[in-house]
Amino acid sequence: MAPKSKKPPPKPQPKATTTTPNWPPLRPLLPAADLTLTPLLTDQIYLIRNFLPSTLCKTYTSFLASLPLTTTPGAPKKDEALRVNDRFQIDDARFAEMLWNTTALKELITTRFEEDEHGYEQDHSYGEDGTISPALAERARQLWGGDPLGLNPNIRIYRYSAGQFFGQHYDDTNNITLPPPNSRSKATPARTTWTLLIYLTSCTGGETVFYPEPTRANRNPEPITVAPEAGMALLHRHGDHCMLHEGAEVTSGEKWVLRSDLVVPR
Ligand SMILES: O=C(O)CCC(=O)C(=O)O
Ligand SMILES: [Fe+2]
Repeated sequence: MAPKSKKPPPKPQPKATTTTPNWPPLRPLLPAADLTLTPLLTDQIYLIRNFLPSTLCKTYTSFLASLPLTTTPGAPKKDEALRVNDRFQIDDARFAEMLWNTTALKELITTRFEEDEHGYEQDHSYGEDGTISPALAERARQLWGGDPLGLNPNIRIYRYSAGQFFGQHYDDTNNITLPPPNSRSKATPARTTWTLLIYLTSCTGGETVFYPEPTRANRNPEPITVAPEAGMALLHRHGDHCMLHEGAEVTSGEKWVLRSDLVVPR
């Protein structure tokens, strides 16, 4: 019998050494009081218009264009959506923290998620001291899949030029570990429950399109289409209850997106 050929030992892989970007400050911003988290489809898709003002979006896109973006290969791995865009990915817990705390996101998600466009909350009341009522806290847990802790440090930047797109897919929940905020605290086991997309430009085409499941009552539901708008944030539920969605082909201009996820305790 021929001797088994011995595989050479694996070569040590060089460690990825992408340095964290020197993100421009998140200024100017609109105060949370001027913004609303608006349901597009209750329990599934929410929008925050003017989440980042257009001046800040311009600062960001010119900064992001200086990062080493790589074009994703056209041939996806098994179970992966066909996507063609230029991307940059970095684990940056400090930036994720900054996006959560210095913008209106934390306040909108934790206390102002059931307001209508006039700022009136719908069913629940706040406690007398301004804290949220137990009913509202319970509704928040139900909606977000737990008590929101912050954003996924896994920050992804996408640039789609004309002809580029992200094919139909579902987004998965991921188990992550949030690093300790200081040397005296511990890391927190967490999981992602909602996708956060922040559009930094408007463009032609490039809509994020959601496909509702057909039901007996409606066998052919209309897709829900979101046209990118500079500075608008979109949140959609992911994991087991994720809707099938895609990033449609950009036909002119450039679509820039910053992606992270909402994170809850695991
Ligand atoms: O770019 C888009 O509109 C969609 C992006 C997306 O689906 C994703 O990041 O998972
Ligand atoms: Fe997605």
